[in-house]
Amino acid sequence: MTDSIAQQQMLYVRDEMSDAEIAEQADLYGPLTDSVRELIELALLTEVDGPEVRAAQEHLESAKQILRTRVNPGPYGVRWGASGQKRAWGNAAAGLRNAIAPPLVFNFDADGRAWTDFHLGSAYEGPAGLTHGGIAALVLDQALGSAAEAGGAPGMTGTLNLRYLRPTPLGALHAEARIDRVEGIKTIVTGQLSGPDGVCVEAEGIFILPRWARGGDSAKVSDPV
Ligand SMILES: CCCCCCCCCCCCCC(=O)SCCNC(=O)CCNC(=O)[C@H](O)C(C)(C)COP(=O)(O)OP(=O)(O)OC[C@H]1O[C@@H](n2cnc3c(N)ncnc32)[C@H](O)[C@@H]1OP(=O)(O)O
Repeated sequence: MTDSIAQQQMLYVRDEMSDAEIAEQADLYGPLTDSVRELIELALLTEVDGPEVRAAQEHLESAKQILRTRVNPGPYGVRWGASGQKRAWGNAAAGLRNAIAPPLVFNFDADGRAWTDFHLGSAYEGPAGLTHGGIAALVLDQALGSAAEAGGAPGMTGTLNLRYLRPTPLGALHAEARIDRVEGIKTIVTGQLSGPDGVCVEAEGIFILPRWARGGDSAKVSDPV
């Protein structure tokens, strides 16, 4: 096993936090993430003048000073509480504590389906007024990976094929994914990203349980390490 894989595995942690403690943390840090996300959009779109920009920036410096008094060296990793509740709060596509993540809240079912209704603002723009293609890929990668995990056949993205059928607007969007089939350690998942006028991007992915996570009969592994 290489050092980098060993280090990666150490970021999968069972920390025995109770569900109540997890809810308390979500209530504390979730709104902070939402504020920072809103700040990103405001920094992009504000048209106030120089003195106001400088005053706002000074406030931000004070906020950063408070937050930096105690900091996890990072990355956040993936953590499980005492009841098995998972927190991938650093995830760049859907982490509750990651303000660069689009505001995605997934629904799952155990048949291997994941779906989310969400809103993308101006911070996710690619072509003028449209969603960036890389953001569409990010959302679909997460949706497909989450469906594989929900169906008890998790894996790392091995291959992700995308077909951009029509431009994806900003605003109200829907992403969904479902397991098509499981072939041993490989889970084949399909999905779509849709806007008000229909499907914008279709995806098919192969998710592979990595070598380091395989036990005896890896096809039966239902939980990431
Ligand atoms: C528990 C794991 C994590 C769970 C995370 C849940 C998160 C939820 C949501 C997260 C969502 C976001 C998720 C993310 O962002 S995941 C981040 C993005 N993905 C990566 O970084 C993956 C990097 N690659 C690897 O780690 C390895 O190459 C993998 C794990 C993919 C395979 O390396 P491994 O050493 O294990 O493979 P093997 O050589 O024993 O081959 C085994 C079989 O697989 C076939 N094959 C190999 N490579 C590919 C390929 N690229 N496409 C298609 N097929 C491939 C191969 O032919 C063979 O098939 P067969 O000959 O037996 O038929």
